[in-house]
Amino acid sequence: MAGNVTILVIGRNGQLARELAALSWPGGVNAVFLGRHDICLANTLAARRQIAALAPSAIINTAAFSRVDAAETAIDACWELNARLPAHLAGLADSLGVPLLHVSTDYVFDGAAQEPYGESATTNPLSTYGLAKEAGDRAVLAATGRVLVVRSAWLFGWHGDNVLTRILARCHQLSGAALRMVDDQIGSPTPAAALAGLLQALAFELIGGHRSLPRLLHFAGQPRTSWHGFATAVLDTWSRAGHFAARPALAAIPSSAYPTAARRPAFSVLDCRTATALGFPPPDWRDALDRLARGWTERRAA
Ligand SMILES: NC(=O)C1=CN([C@@H]2O[C@H](COP(=O)(O)OP(=O)(O)OC[C@H]3O[C@@H](n4cnc5c(N)ncnc54)[C@H](OP(=O)(O)O)[C@@H]3O)[C@@H](O)[C@H]2O)C=CC1
Ligand SMILES: Cc1cn([C@H]2C[C@H](O)[C@@H](COP(=O)(O)OP(=O)(O)O[C@H]3O[C@@H](C)C(=O)[C@@H](O)[C@H]3O)O2)c(=O)[nH]c1=O
Repeated sequence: MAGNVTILVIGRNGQLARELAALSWPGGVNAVFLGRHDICLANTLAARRQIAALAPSAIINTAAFSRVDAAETAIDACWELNARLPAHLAGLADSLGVPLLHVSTDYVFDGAAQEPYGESATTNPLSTYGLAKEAGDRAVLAATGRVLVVRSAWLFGWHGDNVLTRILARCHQLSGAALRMVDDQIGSPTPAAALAGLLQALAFELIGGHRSLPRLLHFAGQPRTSWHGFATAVLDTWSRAGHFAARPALAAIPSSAYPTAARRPAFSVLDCRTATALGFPPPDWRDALDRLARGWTERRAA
């Protein structure tokens, strides 16, 4: 990348923001991360001045209210972060003449489909989180500037509270009982590091402007599986890596046996053919699990 370039990432300590920070950034590229204590996004005027002063060449928005069940009661906070903030950022990026990359979710779909959801599939969220994210997507896509909404799913990795860390935490609380995981929700687990790599590559492409990109892109891991299928792979991989003295037992249960505040789609596999055609094929999440298992104890202790 020629010259000095600043890529502004909204978010600092979140799962995806930390994966973006861990990437290797080419010389001349300055990645700046602004978390909730670094910028007051609700103060639109001050936020605009602060962002303009950084003169970014692209903005990547990773900020979100991502606690799906908590969103059912924290409705205002969820809408503020997932719907109003992206709308505001899209307007701001447009006024600065820079591209905005925004991240969205498979939970914008209702799960009634039999085939993977492509970018043109109809959305119909079942939860407050999904509804607010869908509104955010629509606002960003309606903006006049250069925007790219990347929908992904079931992120996991080193950092924060994610589906992998939740499963491992549960394993330590079982005291001999089986880990119960629903097997009637099917989706696309995605290594957060792979999504971070994609966002970096897309940011460079948008800045370079050498080829036209879609405004909405699906990117998720493969193969499809259930939460129970994912947990099985986690336990297998962690056992092989020697992390368990005894492999915890695992039981498949229906969603009805695991009541949650938010409804989740029964099927939310994303069709990633557009991303593949652009040179970004879906990562195999089983390979990522292997890599994570090998370095887990050292990295999590660090
Ligand atoms: N997790 C998943 O499985 C999936 C996530 N996504 C989407 O990916 C994106 C990143 O998710 P992920 O990294 O997992 O989410 P996290 O919950 O790990 O991170 C959320 C980010 O939002 C920021 N944030 C939270 N509250 C505020 C606030 N009040 N003001 C400003 N910033 C705030 C946090 O800031 P700070 O850095 O200060 O903590 C943090 O960086 C989101 O858009 C999410 O919807 C899509 C599919 C799956
Ligand atoms: C922790 C746990 C969950 N479950 C069930 C509950 C639920 O139906 C399903 C998923 O649970 P979780 O709450 O861990 O995952 P959830 O927060 O729904 O994950 C989602 O997060 C948001 C941010 C996204 O955008 C989605 O792509 C997706 O990754 O698994 C079990 O059956 N057993 C368990 O031990």
